[in-house]
This record gives sequence, C-alpha cells and structure tokens, in this order.
Amino acid sequence: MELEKKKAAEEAVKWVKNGMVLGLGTGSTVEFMIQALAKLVAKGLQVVGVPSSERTKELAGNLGIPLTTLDEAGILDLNIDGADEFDSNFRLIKGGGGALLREKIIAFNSKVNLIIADSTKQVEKLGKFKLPIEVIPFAKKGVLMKLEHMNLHPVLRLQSGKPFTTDENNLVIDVDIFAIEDVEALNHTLMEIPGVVETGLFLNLADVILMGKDSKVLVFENNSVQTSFRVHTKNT
Ligand SMILES: O=C(CO)[C@H](O)[C@H](O)COP(=O)(O)O
Repeated sequence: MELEKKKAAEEAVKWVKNGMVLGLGTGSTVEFMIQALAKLVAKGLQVVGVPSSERTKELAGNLGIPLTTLDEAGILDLNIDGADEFDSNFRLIKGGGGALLREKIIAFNSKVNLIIADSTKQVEKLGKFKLPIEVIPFAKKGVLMKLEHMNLHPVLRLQSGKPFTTDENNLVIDVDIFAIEDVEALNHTLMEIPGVVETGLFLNLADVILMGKDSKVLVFENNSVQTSFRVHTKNT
C-alpha cells in the first residue's frame, strides 16, 4: 500500500502550479505528497501552504515549504488531502489521524479538493472504517449516551491510555455507521447534537480522487454531485 500512496502523492503534485496557495492535508499519504512538493519547492516552485494539523505544519516547515494561515490565505487554490474511505459518490470518511475539523475547514475553503489514496480506501459502502466525530470535552458524556442510544457503538478514542485530544483540544469519538444507509441524514442528525463540533463525513467536497492501484494511478473526477466516476488510467 505504501507504493500506491506514493504513486498517488507524486501524481498529485503535478496539479500544483506556480503561485498557488495550497491546503496541506494530514496523514501518511499526504506525507509522501509533502516530500514530493518540497523537492519542487527546492527547485524553485513558488507556493504557500496552509497546514491542516500541527503534524503537517512541522513536516512541511522542516522541509522548507513556505506556510501561512487560513486567515491570511483566504480561499485556497488547491487542497490535497488523504482519506480513510471513499465511495463511488465521492463521499469520504476522514479523521483517522484526528485532524478532521481543520481538514474540513480547509476543504470547504478550497476551490479544488484533490484526494489521494491507496486502493484499500475505495469501498462500495462507507463504514468499515469507524467514523470519527470531534466533540467538545464538556459534552463528552452526553454525546456518548446519545450515540449509544442511536446504536452507533461509540468508542472514545484513546492515545497511550488517555483520551486523544485534537489540535483544537477536543475529543474524538469513533462510531460504527456500517448499518446506516442514509449518511447525509446521519450527518445532519450528528451535527445537531450539542457538543459535536464536526464529523469525519466529507460529503460534496471531493472534486478529484487520485487512487494508487499497483504501479498505476486511477483518476476519478467528480463532474457533478452524486454522479458515478469517470475513470482514466495513467501509467506513472
Ligand atoms: O483524515 C485523515 C487524517 O485526519 C487522513 O487523511 C486519513 O486518516 C488517511 O490517512 P493515511 O493517508 O495515513 O491513510
């Protein structure tokens, strides 16, 4: 899978043009992209990036990619991010790395959202991967009870035995949505629970998905909302 991630990441930087303001996602696939981007920057490409996490900020900064904030940047030209799952309607589950809130804010503020993924991320039905939900600590107990009541089998995410905290100092609760048919309605319901800040369901946001498949990269373009894929195969 590492090769597929790297292939997709290397294809993604071909979308970057001189002068662009870029959203920089989070995760191992994005890290391959940041390494490829840093090489182009070292050769003279002029871009500025808005990192979606402290982890990405550190890596991109260390590799010499000029960075700014979303406040400074405004609307971004191109956002490149990974995904934990995607389906044929370009709906994503994200947040495996816990950066879903900033990632979704960046995606919403970007002209084009390019998703890079290995082939294990393509699913017929969303939900084998648990859906992350970012929650304000004060609301933890009530949100857990509500999610339990909704039969979503919530689990508070832990790290080294302690509650995992996001870059925005919130908690993450992972839920099982595999039995859910209408994820749009689910997302709406989840967002109405007081204390829920954001969910890892990225709906109507992905424009293009570059999926590494063996030594190739498949390009899925979302020309209109909720249409099936147009697929081109590129040998890279
Ligand atoms: O949403 C994310 C982080 O919050 C990542 O994009 C997602 O977890 C995929 O990660 P990876 O590229 O390591 O498989």
